[in-house]
Amino acid sequence: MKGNQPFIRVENVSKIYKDGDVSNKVLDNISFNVNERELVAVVGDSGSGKTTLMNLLGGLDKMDSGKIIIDNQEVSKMNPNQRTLYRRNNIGFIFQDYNLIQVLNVYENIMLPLQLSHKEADENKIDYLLNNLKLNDKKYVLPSKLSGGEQQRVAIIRALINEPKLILADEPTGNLDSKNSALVINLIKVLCRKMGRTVIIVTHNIQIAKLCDRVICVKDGKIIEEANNEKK
Ligand SMILES: Nc1ncnc2c1ncn2[C@@H]1O[C@H](COP(=O)(O)OP(=O)(O)OP(=O)(O)O)[C@@H](O)[C@H]1O
Repeated sequence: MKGNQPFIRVENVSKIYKDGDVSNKVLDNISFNVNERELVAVVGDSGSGKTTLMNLLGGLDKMDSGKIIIDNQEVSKMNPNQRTLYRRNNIGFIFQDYNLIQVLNVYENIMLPLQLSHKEADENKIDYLLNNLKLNDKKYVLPSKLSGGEQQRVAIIRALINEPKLILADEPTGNLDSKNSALVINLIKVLCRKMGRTVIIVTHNIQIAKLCDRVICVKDGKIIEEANNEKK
């Protein structure tokens, strides 16, 4: 929390996709808050609007009405250039299909966010994270030579390296088996707790949702339920 303000405030947000005369209200007047350092799961059926919500939080897309305020910055007011800068400096993304650059090795992939924001690399920190995520012998290997679990662990380091305050993970375990899924989620959880990050994870997997502090359930573009899990 900043003073008594929640870290994220989503207020009456709506998003409509238009295709000719047909309009599809994908998010319908959604409101919720997230506190600093909270780990929140967003669950819901396919097509319920989860990715759309993540794209708005990450400044990848623009809403039709409502407000999103993150760490006292009103994302909903920003123009595309401001949103790009905001994204680079404040958000770490983790995607289902890892989104690693195939022609760059592990180290070069991890360096990308730092290069984009013109920051120096902390080699000790990179090695610490590679060791922690059991990737120390993969530092100069190309993504095509890594397993899915290893690629996702590289993507986690890439998301964290810039020290973003907010991590947005969209189905981060969608392509992994249950053993690797639990490993990846626990790593996100432990690292983010240690580094004091706020995390929002979209998942279909109820076991993963149970590992988070709170679950927000979306149906047909509305929040139908919010539940707190026991702190673990
Ligand atoms: N760029 C777009 N243009 C038009 N319609 C879109 C666009 N992106 C998403 N939609 C529609 O918005 C709705 C919500 O999509 P969204 O991807 O947010 O759902 P989701 O809950 O993340 O689904 P899933 O779990 O399958 O990934 C769907 O009906 C989808 O077809």
